[in-house]
Amino acid sequence: MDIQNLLDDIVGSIRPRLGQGEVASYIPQLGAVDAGQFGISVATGDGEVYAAGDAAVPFSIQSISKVFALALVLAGDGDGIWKRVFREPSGNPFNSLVQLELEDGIPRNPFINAGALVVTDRLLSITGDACGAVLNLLRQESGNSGIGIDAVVAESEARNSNRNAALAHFLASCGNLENPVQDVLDNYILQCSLEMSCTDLAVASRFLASNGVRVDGTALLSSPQTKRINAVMLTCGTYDAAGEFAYRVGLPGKSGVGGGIIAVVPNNCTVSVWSPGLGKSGNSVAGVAALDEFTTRTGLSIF
Ligand SMILES: NC(=O)CC[C@H](N)C(=O)O
Repeated sequence: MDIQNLLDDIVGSIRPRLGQGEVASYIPQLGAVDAGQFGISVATGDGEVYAAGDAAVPFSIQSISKVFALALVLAGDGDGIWKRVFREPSGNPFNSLVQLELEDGIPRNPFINAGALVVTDRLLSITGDACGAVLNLLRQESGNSGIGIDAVVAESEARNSNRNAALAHFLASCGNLENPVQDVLDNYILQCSLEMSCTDLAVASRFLASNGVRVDGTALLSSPQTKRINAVMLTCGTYDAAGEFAYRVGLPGKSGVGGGIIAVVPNNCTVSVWSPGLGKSGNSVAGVAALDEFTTRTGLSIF
């Protein structure tokens, strides 16, 4: 099947869904994004890139950054992080507080906010600049040195961070942070505020479809580590809708409240979609539908 024709087709068939769902509105900058936008990009392991719709428009990657932070922590010090974070689906919203207390300050997985705060804390200990490390990885892997932080989003996130601050303080009270709460929060907020396009994201994620091998041919992750990140993306990457995502798309995926999703076809390609309208679990409605159509029509799923 011709991938470019397929992506152009998906842009057409997804049109009636644009505007469905709710654009994230916990900060005004996300709430103001035009809900009628949709982009899709595919980056293959052998270096081809296909794009359609608004694939070149930069957007706030939000929780998609959690995948790259985890990759860097696994690359930096192996399996130690799993003593501090579980790897089970939470079945709860991404910013839930209740489970964390019931489970003594060990977050359910690295892709809900509590778990991501622990991962960012570890990355801060390893690198001294967690957000900078994520940014460097994204720039190097995408080849786009223009990727950066949306300062207005970051400032607004910081002013509306009471819930994440509560999670971080609770983690600290359980002895599950190594750095001061404010330093961890600052880095977490900055990594959520990174801005890039579908095409940049698909290309930057390619190591997840290439057994951990980076664009320069060196290994960021071993093949088993890459398998494990993809497995956790499948079971936890779309929060309390991970079962529905697996059912419809059949691929490891990670979403963000900016409306982006990355999905991985192991040993083949990455697919990145973006459309700002979110379903109730915080995943892009049109994005999930587009990935469903992509895997259903190509047969490119892990099942
Ligand atoms: N799911 C998300 O994308 C959440 C990211 C958001 N900045 C938060 O921390 O609440």
